[in-house]
Amino acid sequence: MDISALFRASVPPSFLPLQSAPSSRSNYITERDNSIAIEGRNLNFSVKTSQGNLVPILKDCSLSIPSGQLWMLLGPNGCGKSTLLKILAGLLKPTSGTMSVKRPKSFVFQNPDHQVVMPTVEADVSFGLGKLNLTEDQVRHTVSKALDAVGMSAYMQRPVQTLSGGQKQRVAIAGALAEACKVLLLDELTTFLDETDQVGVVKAVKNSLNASDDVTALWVTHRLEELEYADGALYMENGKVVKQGDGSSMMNFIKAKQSSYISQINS
Ligand SMILES: Nc1ncnc2c1ncn2[C@@H]1O[C@H](COP(=O)(O)OP(=O)(O)OP(=O)(O)O)[C@@H](O)[C@H]1O
Repeated sequence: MDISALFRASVPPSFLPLQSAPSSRSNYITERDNSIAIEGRNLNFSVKTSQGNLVPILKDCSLSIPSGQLWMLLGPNGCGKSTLLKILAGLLKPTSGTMSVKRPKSFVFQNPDHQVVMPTVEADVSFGLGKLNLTEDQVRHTVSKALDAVGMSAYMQRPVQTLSGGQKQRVAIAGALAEACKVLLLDELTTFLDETDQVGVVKAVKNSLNASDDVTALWVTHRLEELEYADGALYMENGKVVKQGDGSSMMNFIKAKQSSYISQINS
């Protein structure tokens, strides 16, 4: 993992992943099928509590996401969405299972203040480009193209502390795009944002996928209305994906689940 990815993605201290090396059943396959950007099969993950007990979090979790699309990951609180995302990002190691995620991949956190780390927008977006031996002009061009993709090119010289939460999220996404990332893993980006910023960020992700070559995004969310922007969605329950499909069929599936839950508690 490169330094900028570490900056943008660190493992929360509450997690105590198993320290043992992945078992022989764990394989890390790269780009097996070019039309699939993210694939996981029978992923399992457990954590050790402070009392030393093993708690299974992911249980034979499988998923498959086509390249170049925006997919959403939904499910009730605590079903394992963030854990799955961190496993796909390589921040946590599955205890067993196989996975394949196109590279470079980038993880963007829900708290906008945790990922925009440099004093200005331009400096932040160019942060990860140092390793690429680009000329100043090439860096400026790459940064400007990435900011353009997220609708932030007018903010190039702005100090980051003057940006709204949604603008910071978009700068973080531009940083990932500037590094030519192929997979964006986005963890509840709209949680801390007001309604205008929420829509701005999801639209920016959608536009950036349209403007970029073959970038895929997986977006964890609780907001059903965001499904409108998705090419597809996954629904998790109790540590595994129980259904995946296109945005509108998944919207119907989740609404039906919610109605049946409401009928149950009212009966
Ligand atoms: N260190 C830990 N020890 C015990 N349980 C843990 C630990 N870390 C996470 N968990 C549990 O793992 C489960 C999945 O957590 P995760 O954050 O992946 O869920 P989530 O679907 O993203 O939840 P939310 O929608 O609330 O953000 C939760 O029940 C959580 O309490």
